[in-house]
Amino acid sequence: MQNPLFIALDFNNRATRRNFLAHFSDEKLDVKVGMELFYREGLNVITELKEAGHHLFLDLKLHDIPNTVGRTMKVLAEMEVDMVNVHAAGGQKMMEAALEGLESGTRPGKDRPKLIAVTQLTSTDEAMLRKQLLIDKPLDEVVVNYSLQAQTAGLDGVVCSAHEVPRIQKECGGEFLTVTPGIRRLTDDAGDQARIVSPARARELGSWGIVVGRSLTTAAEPLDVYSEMMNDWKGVLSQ
Ligand SMILES: O=C(O)c1cc(=O)[nH]c(=O)n1[C@@H]1O[C@H](COP(=O)(O)O)[C@@H](O)[C@H]1O
Repeated sequence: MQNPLFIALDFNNRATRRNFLAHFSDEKLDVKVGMELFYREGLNVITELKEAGHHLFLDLKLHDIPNTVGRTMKVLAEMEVDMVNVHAAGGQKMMEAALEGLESGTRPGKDRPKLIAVTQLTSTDEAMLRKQLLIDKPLDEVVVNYSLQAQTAGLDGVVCSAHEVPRIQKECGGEFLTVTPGIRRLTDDAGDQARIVSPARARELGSWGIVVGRSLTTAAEPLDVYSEMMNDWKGVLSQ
């Protein structure tokens, strides 16, 4: 995967998910399966998407005691997806256990799925951080702190908003992966996202990969919007 634009397949049933993907014909995509679709379809959706040749980010955001997360990661590794994630708020020991579990479940000769940690959700803003989570530090400082902990635990990168990418790269280096949801075209509704940018702005800020959900999943012509956002992400000038 190189600078992926992950399509968040946030659907609640197989038929809708298949109808959506039919717009893309045989194109090999970078797709994200989150809780909604995985809890509905289970292993079947993983098998089907892999057989179709898509790269797969299984976004289950594990957050539990280290033993539970480690054991669960072993199971996820056996699904042979490309990327999985945890919540950094679970702590460094939990992240280390996640990595160990993932390594122990990776079959010989296969690549270990990349492991990234969610720092602060892109739906969180600084007011929520202060008032609800009782964290007084600036949001980008909190995100950088989580990123450093994830890096120390041996993870491949983090999920954050594109706004925080320059600071994370400064502290963790350019090789550390930054996957950034909260992506919108200028004309799109932000919905529940608090920290949003356009694909082009995410590129300028240095995001390694972006995640796009509703801009595509609710579009009448998903392929057209995908092409537009992909061009924006890759920096292709519009005619
Ligand atoms: O881990 C994620 O993918 C994630 C982390 C985060 O901080 N914010 C976030 O929006 N996401 C996911 O990214 C997708 C964003 O969807 P849209 O807001 O519809 O583009 C959803 O599937 C979210 O679950």
